[in-house]
Amino acid sequence: MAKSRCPRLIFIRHGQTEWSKSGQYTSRTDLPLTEYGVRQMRATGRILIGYGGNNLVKPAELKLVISSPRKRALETRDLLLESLPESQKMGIREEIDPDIREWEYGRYEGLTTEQIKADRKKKGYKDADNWTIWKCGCENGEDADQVTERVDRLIAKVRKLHKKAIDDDEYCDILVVGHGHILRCLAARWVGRRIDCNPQFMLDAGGVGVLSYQHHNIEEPAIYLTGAFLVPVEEEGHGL
Ligand SMILES: O=C(COP(=O)(O)O)[C@@H](O)[C@H](O)[C@H](O)[C@H](O)COP(=O)(O)O
Repeated sequence: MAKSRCPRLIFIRHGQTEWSKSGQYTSRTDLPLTEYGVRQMRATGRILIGYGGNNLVKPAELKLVISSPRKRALETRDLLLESLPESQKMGIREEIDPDIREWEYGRYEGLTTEQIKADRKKKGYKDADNWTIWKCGCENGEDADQVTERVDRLIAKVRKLHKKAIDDDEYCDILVVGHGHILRCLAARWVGRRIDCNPQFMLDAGGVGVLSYQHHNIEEPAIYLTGAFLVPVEEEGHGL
């Protein structure tokens, strides 16, 4: 029986930006967080990581933080870790990985879903009203296959670390800081779903999700329907 908790990938969409507020598609546009976004991620960090009974992640069990290269993601990463003392941060490796940058929106950068549909209608696309990024991709940007390729590469990297942790019975939480569409793709691919069928997930700016494995088995990836961390489970020794 394993002593350590099953390895987890905890993903976080960056905090609020002006365009996440207005619903404009933001990939390469390197926006900073809004003032609220800064407060939002600072507060999220304090709730998420620490040694309090209600913290989801214990600093000593957090081995790696992988971030998108965009400013809003890097700011989010720094705010999440800000309240930890240096001695606790030392054991946490940080990496920037372009594979978790946002879906390349091409011509649709800066537009809203409604504006994209209107643009396609004007250009005579028959499917204009039924456009979805999942099925149709973006003009001059990426499609589902291209995004699948890079998300799968990131998953393979994480699985390798998780497998070693399971084999050695060690803790291995990994934080991934990214964006609205790419993280929904990550969750879908984690459980082998196709992206072009629309993963039907929602993820607000500042939103958090957890991916892990059923039965402590690397061959059984699963999406964690988190909630129990609001009041820690009895096995963790924080009984009520
Ligand atoms: O740009 C997006 C995500 O990038 P980021 O803000 O860096 O996380 C998109 O997700 C937009 O926010 C988009 O407006 C949103 O997904 C609305 O899409 P939908 O509900 O499908 O119309």
